Amino acid sequence: MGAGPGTHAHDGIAAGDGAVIETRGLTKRYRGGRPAVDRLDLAVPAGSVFGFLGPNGSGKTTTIRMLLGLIAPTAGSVRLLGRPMPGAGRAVLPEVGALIEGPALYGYLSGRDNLLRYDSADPTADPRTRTARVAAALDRVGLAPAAGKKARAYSLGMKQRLGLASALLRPRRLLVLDEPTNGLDPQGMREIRALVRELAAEGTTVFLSSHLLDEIEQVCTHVAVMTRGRLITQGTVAELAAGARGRLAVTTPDTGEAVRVLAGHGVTDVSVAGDRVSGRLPTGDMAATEAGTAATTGAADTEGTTGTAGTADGAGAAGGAASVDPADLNAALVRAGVRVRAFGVERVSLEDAFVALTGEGFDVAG
Ligand SMILES: Nc1ncnc2c1ncn2[C@@H]1O[C@H](COP(=O)(O)OP(=O)(O)OP(=O)(O)O)[C@@H](O)[C@H]1O
Repeated sequence: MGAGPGTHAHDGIAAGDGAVIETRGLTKRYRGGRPAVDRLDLAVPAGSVFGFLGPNGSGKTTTIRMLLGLIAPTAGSVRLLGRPMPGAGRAVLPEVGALIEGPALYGYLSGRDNLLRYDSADPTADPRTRTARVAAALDRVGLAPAAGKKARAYSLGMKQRLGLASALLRPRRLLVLDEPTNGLDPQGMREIRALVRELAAEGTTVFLSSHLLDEIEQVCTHVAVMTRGRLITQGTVAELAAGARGRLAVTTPDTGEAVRVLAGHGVTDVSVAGDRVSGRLPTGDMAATEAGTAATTGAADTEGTTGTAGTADGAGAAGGAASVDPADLNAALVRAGVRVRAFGVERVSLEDAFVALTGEGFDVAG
């Protein structure tokens, strides 16, 4: 969608089938309270840029800590790169780069020395290539010119990039990034997002948490949506948007008749502005209400304004209103003598999809 990486196959989420991260019934209950993470079934396909979306406090960080074996689940299981965690941590974690809750940095050391020190603490890292790998990682995140500066003089964005560099000291199969753009200015956000796209294009699976819908829309191929510890849905970004109702726009000199025909075919919220009639397409309810079933929808084209609406098979499986093929609406308009100058279905934003899914607003500005 939009600037999202379109080169990735829209592979659905088949649990266990090439999943780089897989959780079953993953639950964390801190002392006393309701579960911070509640029976989470997550399946992150290899090669995806997987957005883990949810408002603050929805359980994202807690989940990530369990994925990496940093805290023990109350119940359920985690497989990382196909191996059980935390048991296989020693074998698996060297292939996983992680950035959680801001990197731990030594302010009195330079950026370069921080990375040298970090790498030295890794018994599986090759000391002979250390200097070169550190230089490459600094270069990668654009910190080479500031490599000799003390870390305490770094801006927040530079610290964040240094943290990313530490995750990039060796090739990784998986990167786990907890709110990687949190606290950054727009330029810093753009840089991190560009880097994520670049890494993904090289074949690294990226799992990143965010409370920013537009961020997920810009960089992710897949998304899982969390609220209050529960997973609401997961699937490709396109599928999620396709499950929400699209808006239809018809340009015609015969607006009155067009309104009548469209309303008669189930289009709701019809409005007229000049020679443009728009309204909400009737589609099935959201594709999925339970984890994992979003992937049952077929490929859906929601790009641009002229594509057909995502009338994917199974989209109406959850019940609710029947979906309508926009082609039939166009035919009905023409049959009724409405002269159609332009006819299109606007793409649905992830925000629309989220609101449709949860019935809640979402603080897109963070
Ligand atoms: N160590 C802890 N002890 C007790 N409760 C905790 C602890 N860590 C998190 N929680 C609670 O668990 C819930 C989920 O928090 P978590 O940090 O996982 O959410 P999040 O989605 O990552 O949000 P944020 O972006 O604000 O970190 C919250 O209600 C939080 O208060």
